Amino acid sequence: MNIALLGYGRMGQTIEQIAIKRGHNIVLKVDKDDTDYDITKADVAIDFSIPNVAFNNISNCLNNNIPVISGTTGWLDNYDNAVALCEEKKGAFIYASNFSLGVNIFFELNKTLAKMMSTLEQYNVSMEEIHHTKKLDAPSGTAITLAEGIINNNPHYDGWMLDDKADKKLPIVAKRIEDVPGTHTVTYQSEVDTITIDHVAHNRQGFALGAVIASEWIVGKTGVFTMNDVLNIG
Ligand SMILES: NC(=O)C1=CN([C@@H]2O[C@H](COP(=O)(O)OP(=O)(O)OC[C@H]3O[C@@H](n4cnc5c(N)ncnc54)[C@H](O)[C@@H]3O)[C@@H](O)[C@H]2O)C=CC1
Ligand SMILES: O=C(O)C1=N[C@H](C(=O)O)C[C@H](O)C1
Repeated sequence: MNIALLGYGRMGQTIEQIAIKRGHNIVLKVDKDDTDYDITKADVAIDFSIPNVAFNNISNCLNNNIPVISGTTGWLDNYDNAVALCEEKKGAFIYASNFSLGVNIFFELNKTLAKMMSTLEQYNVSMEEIHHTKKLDAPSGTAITLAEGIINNNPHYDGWMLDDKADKKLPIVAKRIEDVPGTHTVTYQSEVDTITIDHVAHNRQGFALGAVIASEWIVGKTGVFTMNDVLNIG
């Protein structure tokens, strides 16, 4: 498969290594100063760039009929526009806040736990995410997906709040510590005990492998998909 990398930073470079190991060709590497490139030489594009350019990168792929995978976080104000464009162009598109197989299992575990805890009013839920100091957005996309998994399954919460507390809002604390690839912890606390579930990424290989698997899966398909479709879970 011929792959275009849109964003050649930490994730773009890790994806390149894994894609080559799986027998693919990287035919295009696009980074911040590359404006004039031909996306049509790729079978699929993988966008891991920065929040304010992701939608533009995705639109360019959809306008040229190239299936596109995006892992960039912090651009979701435009997610519905990407879906509409994909439908209009009969293209193929997947966004995931986290492509790692382990985190996608963790997302399902989080929803199941949220359902189980929803009748136990003595527990308060909170979340912590820890990432490296170069991260541009907070809270992380993964933390937002986890929060949505709780809010949609527990009527005591109707939203989330970063570094603050308010009635019915799930509090999220975002910490930035050098070199941490990504740690997410969900905590249920009562006066008598604490339940926690967490996911700790040891490096970026898991995110990259999931993105390559998603790009292998999407070629030849039409529609807007999620990692649950790719992994057949949920
Ligand atoms: N969904 C997932 O599984 C994961 C998502 N991420 C997200 O992916 C994004 C990238 O993460 P990293 O690679 O760690 O960041 P990074 O900062 O190392 O790489 C981003 C790259 O995008 C480049 N860029 C800037 N403007 C561009 C443009 N117009 N077109 C193409 N590239 C451009 C930057 O120069 C940089 O090299 C972030 O939003 C991060 O939150 C990161 C890891 C996993
Ligand atoms: O910026 C990162 O590094 C990561 N970003 C994603 C997020 O915002 O959830 C996924 C992963 O946690 C690493």
